[in-house]
Amino acid sequence: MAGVSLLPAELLLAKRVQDMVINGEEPTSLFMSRNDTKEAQDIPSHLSPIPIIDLSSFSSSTSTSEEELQKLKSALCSWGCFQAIGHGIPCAILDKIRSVAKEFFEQPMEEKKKWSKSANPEMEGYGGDPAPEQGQSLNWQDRLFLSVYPEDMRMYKYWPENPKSFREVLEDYTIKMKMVTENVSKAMAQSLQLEENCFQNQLGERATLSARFNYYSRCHKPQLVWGLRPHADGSAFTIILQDDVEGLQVLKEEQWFTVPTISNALLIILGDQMEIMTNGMFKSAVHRVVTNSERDRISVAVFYYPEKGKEIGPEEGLINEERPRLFKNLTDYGDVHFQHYQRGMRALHLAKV
Ligand SMILES: O=C(O)CCC(=O)C(=O)O
Ligand SMILES: [Fe+2]
Repeated sequence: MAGVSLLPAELLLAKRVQDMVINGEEPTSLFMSRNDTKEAQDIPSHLSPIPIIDLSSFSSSTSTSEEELQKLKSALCSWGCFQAIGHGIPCAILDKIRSVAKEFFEQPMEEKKKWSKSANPEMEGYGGDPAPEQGQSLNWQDRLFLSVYPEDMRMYKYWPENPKSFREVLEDYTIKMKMVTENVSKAMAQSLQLEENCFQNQLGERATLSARFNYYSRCHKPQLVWGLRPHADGSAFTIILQDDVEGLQVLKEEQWFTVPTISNALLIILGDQMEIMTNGMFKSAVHRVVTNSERDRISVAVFYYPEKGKEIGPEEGLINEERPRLFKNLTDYGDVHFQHYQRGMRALHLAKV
């Protein structure tokens, strides 16, 4: 946006959106970039046909029906996302992670600040998005970002000690998320008639998981302010747990579909690296979060990335005469993805041959 100047990073990091709301402050121009006039219409959640897929039908003990595999493939080719049910995670565990997230953000600022990220552009810890580049607006959001897997990559200095059960609950949730990444990666491979471990092999034994707890405070100017600006993730895929407040929207054929909140579902959303590995068969879904003036919203996003330094590229089985290779092999795509996100751009074109 022309004419918008940025505050120094320290000032931005010192000021949390949640505090602004509590103090009755209005969003400043730094937060305002939403302008829907030229844009496609939003589709409300009750009219959003985002596919719902029962992952229990892909468990290794039963033979998966062709129909289920087709349904998964079609969801990922056309939407780049689906709502996963039957994922094997007890509701109590989903409720626990939502509840420690809520308790964490509802604490006084002095407590939360103990876990603040130290310096821009450091990612881990409590704070806002790293200050974006000149001209990019800020998200109406606070977050807590933590590496959770492999275990030796955890930086416990950023893991809250309050609420008391936070660490234990996140450790349990990580184990469950690891299981979901394995099951989903296998099912995706099968749906494309590939060897079931192919994506996991590409991502490496030390493929990483990081958890981002997002807190979107209510906002008096929802028509002007993004909870999270439109973007595609740089991950292979991301697993999103929502609470009961809507806000997440997915782009398909120039329409923004609101993702329904289903209490026991996990939204699996593909990132650019899965589009690359499937040679463009599966789509990385562009998504955004809108704000509302009534209620605060919390989500927990777990990002599944390749191991640092591991080369990934299109599966050989998906390259042929009709579908020539669309993408190069590359390493650490997440870094270039992030630099582009900071400038309000996508990076996927850089991966094209
Ligand atoms: O809050 C959400 O539902 C989505 C979060 C998201 O897209 C992200 O953290 O990348
Ligand atoms: Fe995202």
